[in-house]
Amino acid sequence: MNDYILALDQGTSSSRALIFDRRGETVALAQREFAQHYPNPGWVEHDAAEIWDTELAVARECLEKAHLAGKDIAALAITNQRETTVLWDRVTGEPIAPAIVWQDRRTTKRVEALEAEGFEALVAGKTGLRLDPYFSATKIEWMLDHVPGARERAQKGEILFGTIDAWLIWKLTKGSLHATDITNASRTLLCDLRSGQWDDELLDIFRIPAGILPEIIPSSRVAGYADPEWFGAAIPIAGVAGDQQAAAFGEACFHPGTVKNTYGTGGFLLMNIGKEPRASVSRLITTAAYRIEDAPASYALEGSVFVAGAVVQWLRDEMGFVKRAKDIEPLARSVKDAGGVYFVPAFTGLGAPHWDPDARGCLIGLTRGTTRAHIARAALEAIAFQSAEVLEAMARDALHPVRELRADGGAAANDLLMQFQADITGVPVIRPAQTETTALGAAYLAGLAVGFWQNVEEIEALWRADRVFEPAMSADQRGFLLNQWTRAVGRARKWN
Ligand SMILES: Nc1ncnc2c1ncn2[C@@H]1O[C@H](COP(=O)(O)OP(=O)(O)O)[C@@H](O)[C@H]1O
Ligand SMILES: O=P(O)(O)OC[C@H](O)CO
Repeated sequence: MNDYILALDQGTSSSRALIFDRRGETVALAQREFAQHYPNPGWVEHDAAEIWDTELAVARECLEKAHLAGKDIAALAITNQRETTVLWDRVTGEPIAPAIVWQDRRTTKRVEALEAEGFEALVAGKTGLRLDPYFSATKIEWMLDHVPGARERAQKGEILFGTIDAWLIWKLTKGSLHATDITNASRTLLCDLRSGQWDDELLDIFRIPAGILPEIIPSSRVAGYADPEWFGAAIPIAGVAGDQQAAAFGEACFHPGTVKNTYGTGGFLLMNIGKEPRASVSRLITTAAYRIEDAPASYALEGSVFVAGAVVQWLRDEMGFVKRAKDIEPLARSVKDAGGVYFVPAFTGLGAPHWDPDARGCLIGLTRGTTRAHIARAALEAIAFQSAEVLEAMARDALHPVRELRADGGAAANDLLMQFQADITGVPVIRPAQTETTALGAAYLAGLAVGFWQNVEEIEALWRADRVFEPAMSADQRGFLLNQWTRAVGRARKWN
């Protein structure tokens, strides 16, 4: 009996692999960080070959740790950092250039030109997204225009494009499958959200030849098999989803109105809005949440906060405030509040709901009495303030009342942050017992496709809360702090 699912979780800062049992419990976990490259201001690159090497290594390590072999695995799941763009040679399977990461801002000018040409409404109407350098389309275009010979080779069918899911699928199947799932496709600016297919008009606007694109597949279906060379057996690849959609699935956000926030490098709030891809009226985006086999897709409203846990990383690595990310909590707790300090960590511009690629980080309210502890506390509060702005926008969309916020990701371990999040939104924040929701969500999608789990009701029954953080701040205090935050954001905007 194959009693386990192996999930590959390819994140922005590390490659991970996890094995889950039928109760959704983690049996083994392996993780490796890989190099981040910042060759120019605002640029962020990864080496796609290193991504594949580290992902394969952690998957094998995970099997070893669990004393399992490929034949014990019922299905393989893939979940990944989204939008990050890889172009590779169809024959050699080698990347033709460094992968351009979702955080990369190099195409800001091109996006402004497209806006000036009046494409914003058309693009948003079809894709549910916004014209922003965040998404894949202008990254693909940039590579085709800047890597010598790339555009000609792409026209001749020699080059393939994929987000990280497609890249891993291609590698796992040794080039027999060039496919991406609908949740990843819906992040490219090239996919019509209603039809779930690539759109010719969008391809024309972004000057992208159709021949480089992968086939779009559901998030839950046996799409192909990992070659036996990798794990000693041909394992079905049965679940694929972008990491934020996978986390929403792992948090059992199956009903319209359920919302989760994943506090990783960035912060990503997704609200399930059901089977109709309605547009946001408050500067959020609409995205595919999941599609199981041939059933209609479910959609979500999303607000992406570009810098969340990354602000803690920055205080650790660049400022030397702490040795480990978790040390930020005792440091921040050593003062009773942020002492009037506000920290807008707009290192790579601001995402939802501001969408300002030219915003830059700003620390304001400093006095002679300001200490590292105040700044640490302001950094944690900034993660919560940014998430609160998104939640407020979701409430303004008024599709569904927000009753609770399900929290996961590395920084959700921070109790001070969780409590401040509840205080500043006035909504209970619930941390689940199983916090590996991203990998788990992908595992659920894979398990559903192979009959490991029968239906979403069975999965919903597995979800358990660890702790509920109830709002405890007065409405006056909340209003004051939110107002100060808004003023601070005003100082950070349009700086570049
Ligand atoms: N206790 C903590 N308090 C605040 N931030 C934390 C804590 N632990 C980890 N982080 C932050 O969370 C992020 C890692 O979370 P993770 O979910 O693994 O991210 P990703 O999937 O984006 O790589 C890092 O940016 C780190 O700084
Ligand atoms: O790698 P993460 O967890 O920070 O997620 C990145 C997102 O998918 C980018 O859209």
